[in-house]
Amino acid sequence: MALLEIQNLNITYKTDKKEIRAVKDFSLNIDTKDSIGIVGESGSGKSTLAMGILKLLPKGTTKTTGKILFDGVDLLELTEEEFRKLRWKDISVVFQKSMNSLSPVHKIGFQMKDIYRVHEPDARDEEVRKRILELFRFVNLSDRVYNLYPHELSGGMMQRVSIALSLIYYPKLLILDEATTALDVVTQGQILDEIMKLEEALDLTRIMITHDISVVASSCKKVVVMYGGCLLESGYVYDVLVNPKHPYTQGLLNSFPDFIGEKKDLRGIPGSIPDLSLEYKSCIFTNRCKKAKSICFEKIPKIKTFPNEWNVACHLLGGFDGE
Ligand SMILES: Nc1ncnc2c1ncn2[C@@H]1O[C@H](COP(=O)(O)OP(=O)(O)OP(=O)(O)O)[C@@H](O)[C@H]1O
Ligand code: NI
Repeated sequence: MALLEIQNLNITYKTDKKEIRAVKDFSLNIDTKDSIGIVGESGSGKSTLAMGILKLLPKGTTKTTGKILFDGVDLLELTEEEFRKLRWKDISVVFQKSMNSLSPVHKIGFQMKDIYRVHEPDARDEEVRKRILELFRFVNLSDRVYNLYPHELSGGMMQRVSIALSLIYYPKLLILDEATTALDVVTQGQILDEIMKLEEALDLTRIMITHDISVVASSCKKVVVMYGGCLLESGYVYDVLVNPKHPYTQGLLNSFPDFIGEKKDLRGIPGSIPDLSLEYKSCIFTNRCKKAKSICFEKIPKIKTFPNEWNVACHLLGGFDGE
């Protein structure tokens, strides 16, 4: 059984004037120990998807339909109270600015102990300290950090603390939303290596949201390409990023000059992402797709599955997509 099964997920933001369909009919299975990179341009719905899984979307102004099964339990059916038992313990998250939620006036170790006691109120001081120092070692932080204040840390150290904190209960699923984006390339590379080692040690499953395809290529097993709230292509990194089938993935890879090695068009894909307040009855990528045919303007493509768990939503692949 998959650890996480997302089925026909739709997430809509309701604003005064319009409805923004940020995630559309999104389905994905994630197995235990998978590491999945979710890529796509800004505004493609990556963070909304993550917030949906974490039940962190504003209740009154969003509408979510579909299923998000975690270990077989539909997260969308859980009450706040029930979900709180899973958050941190089973599912945790690191954002780009996770450290901002720490208090500036308390030392790191003190705050981490407090957080640990939310779910483990009876844990002994020495035991908690031991756990925190073990986590520091995992993310390559020295014991000294325990007694530092947040403002005494560099950006890389802060993100390491955030990651250590997210792992404090050894969760099953870790979601990183642009968690290493703001770091320099060397620090980012080190942290990615540390995360990959941790996955081996702790049997972690990871969802990694990023703009940067090279991050996915170097640290993930699988990749999901999102565009305008839709999944356009997913599969193993060595398939999708080497021989992309979807014209959008092809365009996205072409805008990363270093990725495949050849000299590439640096301009990316002409045009801009779709207006998500409109309802689309066509392929969401049609107006930017160089290969679009008339069928692409007329129908939403179904996901076609190719060998090796390779999914692509494109009318032009695998023959006519008729019913
Ligand atoms: N609170 C909100 N209210 C209304 N619309 C929102 C809200 N948050 C996000 N959106 C819209 O939902 C769409 C998807 O945004 P989202 O942040 O999920 O994309 P993203 O892929 O994470 O982008 P980025 O790479 O810039 O982080 C965008 O059109 C965005 O403007
Ligand atoms: Ni985002």
